[in-house]
Amino acid sequence: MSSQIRRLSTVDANFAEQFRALLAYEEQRDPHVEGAVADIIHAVRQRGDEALLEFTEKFDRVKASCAAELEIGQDELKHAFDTLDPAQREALKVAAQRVRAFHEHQIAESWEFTEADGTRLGQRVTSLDRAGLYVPGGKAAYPSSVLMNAVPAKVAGVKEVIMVVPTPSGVRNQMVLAAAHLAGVDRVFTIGGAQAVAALAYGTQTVPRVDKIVGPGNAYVAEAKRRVFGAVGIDMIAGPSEILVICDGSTNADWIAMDLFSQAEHDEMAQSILVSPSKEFLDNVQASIKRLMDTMPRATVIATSLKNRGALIQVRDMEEACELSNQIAPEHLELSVQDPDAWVGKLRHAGAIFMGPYTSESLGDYCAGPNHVLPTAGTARFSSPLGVYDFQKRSSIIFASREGASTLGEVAAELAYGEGLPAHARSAEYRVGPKFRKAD
Ligand SMILES: NC(=O)c1ccc[n+]([C@@H]2O[C@H](COP(=O)([O-])OP(=O)(O)OC[C@H]3O[C@@H](n4cnc5c(N)ncnc54)[C@H](O)[C@@H]3O)[C@@H](O)[C@H]2O)c1
Ligand SMILES: N[C@H](CO)Cc1c[nH]c[nH+]1
Ligand SMILES: [Zn+2]
Repeated sequence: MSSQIRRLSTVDANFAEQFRALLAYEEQRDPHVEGAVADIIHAVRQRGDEALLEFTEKFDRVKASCAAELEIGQDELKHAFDTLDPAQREALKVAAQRVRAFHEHQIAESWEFTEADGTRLGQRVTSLDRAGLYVPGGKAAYPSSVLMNAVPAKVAGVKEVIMVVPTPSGVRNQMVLAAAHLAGVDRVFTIGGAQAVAALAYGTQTVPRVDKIVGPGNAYVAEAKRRVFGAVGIDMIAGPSEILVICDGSTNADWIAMDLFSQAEHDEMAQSILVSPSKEFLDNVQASIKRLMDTMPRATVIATSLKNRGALIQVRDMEEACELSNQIAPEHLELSVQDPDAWVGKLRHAGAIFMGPYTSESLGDYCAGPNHVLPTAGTARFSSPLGVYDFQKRSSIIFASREGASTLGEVAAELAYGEGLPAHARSAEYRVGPKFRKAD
């Protein structure tokens, strides 16, 4: 199997151009993907279940006579959990408990304060009524993504949690179903891709419309979420996985090669990049990649990902490594250096930062506690990990006392007349009144 991966150096004359090409996410905004997704969404919106059944047969090779057949009942979820291999069940329980404990720190509470005249201002936090969780399932099964999606939704107190997951050729992954039971998911549908996102966004005769769709997926899923945003909330664009490793050259080269493989094995579109000031270390990692590639069951996916989107980049120093990282804004950033605390302050954009040589990114994928649904494709510049806050929303609370209405009313009226909006002004003025001022 090929172990090709591009080598770049920031001292090369054409580095800026090569770096731009490396970060061009053309495939994710591929016009073919955009066109296909637009057609799928339109069809599901127009024809509901009928289109959903057609696409599920076409893309996942699952033939069902009605959409209700695509729902997995609570009994089947429980059975999957009860009969799961005990070691796997225990691992799921440990992961769920750690993810829950971490996310409980994120719960936002309502707050309020009172001004001197008795006016009260505040923010009321409420949870979503119904959330849609996308759990990917095309090229791999993701029980861990069930937990990462569902646990924060439950911690936030979402009333109804609807999960979708594709089951290629009708194969239902036992661990995925068991994780759904463990996390308390309310309903599960075996649908995926853009058709599942459209069904959740607009509702069909069988799939209920949700208020927000969260969760990761491939380029079709990411594009579909982007398109339905507005009709429904979305968390972020969490597309094909990415890892950026910054290494000072002191970590075992095999460890770093395997860290790069770990994200490359998700998808041919995944991106793995290593940045180091040490040429010798980059050479060693390249040799490890070559030696280890053929030991990997998913070598074909890894090799394609590394060849098309991977890179080993030599930088002048650690300062420059941090600058490049900020430009990349990676989903996962491994700071594999002896003193990560000395550098972390310089890193402004990353979905998650893994500190020091012992913290493999894969710990975060499964059980460290923080969420593994993270912004990709440079969107960590403005997006955050999936969290309880994605399932909560805020309403402002304003209570004007009689005196407060008088004081604020005068200010509001002045501004409203200035804007040429007299109804606003008079609505405020009605409540000011000289009567009130005289009385006081
Ligand atoms: N960013 C994150 O937080 C995160 C977390 C976990 C996984 N991931 C990523 O999620 C992705 C999972 O991808 P996957 O493919 O395994 O599962 P997926 O569920 O995202 O996609 C499978 C679906 O894609 C659709 N599809 C595939 N080919 C299509 C085509 N030609 N036309 C129309 N639709 C098509 C099908 O409907 C299929 O059901 C990977 O890229 C992985 O890296 C990201
Ligand atoms: N690395 C993925 C997020 O990009 C999450 C995951 C799940 N299972 C393994 N990995
Ligand atoms: Zn992963």
